[in-house]
Amino acid sequence: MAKLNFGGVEENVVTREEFPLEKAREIMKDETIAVIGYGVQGPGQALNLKDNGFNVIVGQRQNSKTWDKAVDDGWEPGVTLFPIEEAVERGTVIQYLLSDAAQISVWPKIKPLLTKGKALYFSHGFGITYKERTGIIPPEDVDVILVAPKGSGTSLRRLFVAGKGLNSSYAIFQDATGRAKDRVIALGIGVGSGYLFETTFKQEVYSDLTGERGSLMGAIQGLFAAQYDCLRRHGHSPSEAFNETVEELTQSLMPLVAENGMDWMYANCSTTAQRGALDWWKKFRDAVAPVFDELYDSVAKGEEAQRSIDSNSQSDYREKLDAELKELHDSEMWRAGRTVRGLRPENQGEKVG
Ligand SMILES: NC(=O)c1ccc[n+]([C@@H]2O[C@H](COP(=O)([O-])OP(=O)(O)OC[C@H]3O[C@@H](n4cnc5c(N)ncnc54)[C@H](O)[C@@H]3O)[C@@H](O)[C@H]2O)c1
Ligand SMILES: CC(C)(O)[C@@H](O)C(=O)O
Ligand SMILES: [Mg+2]
Ligand SMILES: [Mg+2]
Repeated sequence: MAKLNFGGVEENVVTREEFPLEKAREIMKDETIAVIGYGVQGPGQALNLKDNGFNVIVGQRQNSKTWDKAVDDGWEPGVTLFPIEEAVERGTVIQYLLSDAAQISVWPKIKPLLTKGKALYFSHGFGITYKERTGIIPPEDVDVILVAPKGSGTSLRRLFVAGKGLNSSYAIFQDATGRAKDRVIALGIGVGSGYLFETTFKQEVYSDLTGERGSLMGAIQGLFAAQYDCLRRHGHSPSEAFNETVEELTQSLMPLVAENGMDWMYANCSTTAQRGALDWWKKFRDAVAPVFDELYDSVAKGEEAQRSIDSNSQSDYREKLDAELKELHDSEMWRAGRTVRGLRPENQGEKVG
């Protein structure tokens, strides 16, 4: 465990140099890792673990699209791919990667199969933190651990294949065997994390729910929509509005921020842009700060979790979700975006519109 200084605050982190893959494999050599669920995180984690030399099986509902996807990815029915309960019985580590709502409904079938000494692994603090709402209360004689990749399962796999890594947080809720720490770090390295930082189940779910509703997804779409609409109301063309709102950000400026930070990006734009951005960023911060407080409060009270549980348990959940996603898909901004993306030199010749 290394102590690193993050902007003046010391934190514990685990790096690959300090905890190499060989050590992780040695710790897990007698374990069978059962990855339950093959949606978005399931494939990323299962394939990375397998390619890293761990003993992995997949548990998935039969007669489902994702069972077929698992077969297409090389998991063999009866050998490395099983119905959920059979995989839980066979596994010594149970990576519970069903959707958060499905984790609740399937839990009564899983719990009796979690025999002494097994490890129950989550990639989200949701089920445990909101246990009064989810009913997920693990037996006392199993380890309960978390590795939460900070990004999509799709990126986890893509970065792994490209020889890179996605950062993950890790936490221990229950150490029944005395091996929880070794297990969680070995698994965190095994799923392809770039480095691991320490958290708790509660801090993970509070920050994750805030982040995805906030600057990662909800707030950024709100910000894009507000600026795009403002430019359009003032007579700017869709291509001008889209380029000035989204395309320049994702193609030009954010890669610079990713490499060197916002400070460096600011320092490398025109003095005119610097003056304006320095004048305006605090106004935007102050305008949205109350919304973030409202959001965090809603997360902390469990209201966001309850809303997710309630909406996911409706029988027409999928149709309603698809309709809301379609509204985004059909909006002028994202239709304009499809044309703009199609015009990127590397995409020329592909169907656009
Ligand atoms: N999606 C991500 O990239 C991401 C990132 C970090 C953490 N997480 C966390 O990882 C976990 C898995 O998320 P996900 O997005 O991969 O899940 P998902 O929504 O893709 O669903 C995963 C699986 O659940 C199965 N499933 C759904 N309903 C079921 C039911 N009633 N019975 C049995 N199986 C059912 C589906 O077949 C699918 O294989 C969650 O805790 C999530 O918060 C996800
Ligand atoms: C990929 C995200 C947004 O980070 C994850 O938290 C999720 O819930 O899908
Ligand atoms: Mg999330
Ligand atoms: Mg997240």
